[in-house]
Amino acid sequence: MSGPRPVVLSGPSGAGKSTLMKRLMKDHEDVFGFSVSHTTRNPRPGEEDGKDYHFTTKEAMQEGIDNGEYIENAEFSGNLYGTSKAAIEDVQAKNLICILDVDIQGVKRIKETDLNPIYISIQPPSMEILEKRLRDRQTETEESLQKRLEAARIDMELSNEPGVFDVVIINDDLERAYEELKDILSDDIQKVQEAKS
Ligand SMILES: Nc1ncnc2c1ncn2[C@@H]1O[C@H](COP(=O)(O)OP(=O)(O)OP(=O)(O)O)[C@@H](O)[C@H]1O
Ligand SMILES: Nc1nc2c(ncn2[C@@H]2O[C@H](COP(=O)(O)O)[C@@H](O)[C@H]2O)c(=O)[nH]1
Repeated sequence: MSGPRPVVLSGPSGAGKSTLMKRLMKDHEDVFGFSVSHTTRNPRPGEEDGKDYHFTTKEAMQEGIDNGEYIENAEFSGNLYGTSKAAIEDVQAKNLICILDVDIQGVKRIKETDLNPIYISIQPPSMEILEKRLRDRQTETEESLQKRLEAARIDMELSNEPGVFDVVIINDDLERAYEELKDILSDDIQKVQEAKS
């Protein structure tokens, strides 16, 4: 795969990946492109098909997986999620830094490919704060919330293993976490901006 080095953002559901990523993309127009994943979960209010996700069915997604259309896929909280090869190629064709938002299973699978991204884990300051953020977001049923908290416990353990992530950012204060993320990517951002000027 070619173009600027991709960025994988991972970490528990509710840790703040989308919040940080959306801000990064808004502040750096024409630098980043989001790898739009496929999922079988239902859209949340405000989510757009083709922009936030490609919302699909289990059957259609399984067919794509069987046909080798995905670089990785995983089951998370009872739904399928996956990164298609096309999603990454779309971004790389524009010479943008491709950002992938995937769970820890996705991280492990991407490590088996030749994508060679920077791996960044976004972690919450504590389980209690994570639970509060997820509850306040009002996107989950009690059942899906509990599944996400269980997955979060596993994620928080695995992300501390040496060598899994290049950087772990604790998203306590949003401003500080955002500055840290920007700093980590500043050389890559500059390279893309220079190539475009
Ligand atoms: N530093 C922070 N302080 C307080 N609230 C935050 C902070 N960062 C994010 N939030 C809030 O926490 C909630 C979860 O954030 P977000 O949706 O970005 O998480 P996520 O990691 O992308 O979750 P998912 O993996 O489920 O998509 C949102 O309501 C967001 O506004
Ligand atoms: N392995 C993959 N994980 C993905 C992908 N797209 C998103 N995700 C992860 O799923 C959970 C839940 O997301 P949500 O939007 O339902 O809250 C979260 O951890 C994401 O990082 C993917 O393509 N592959």
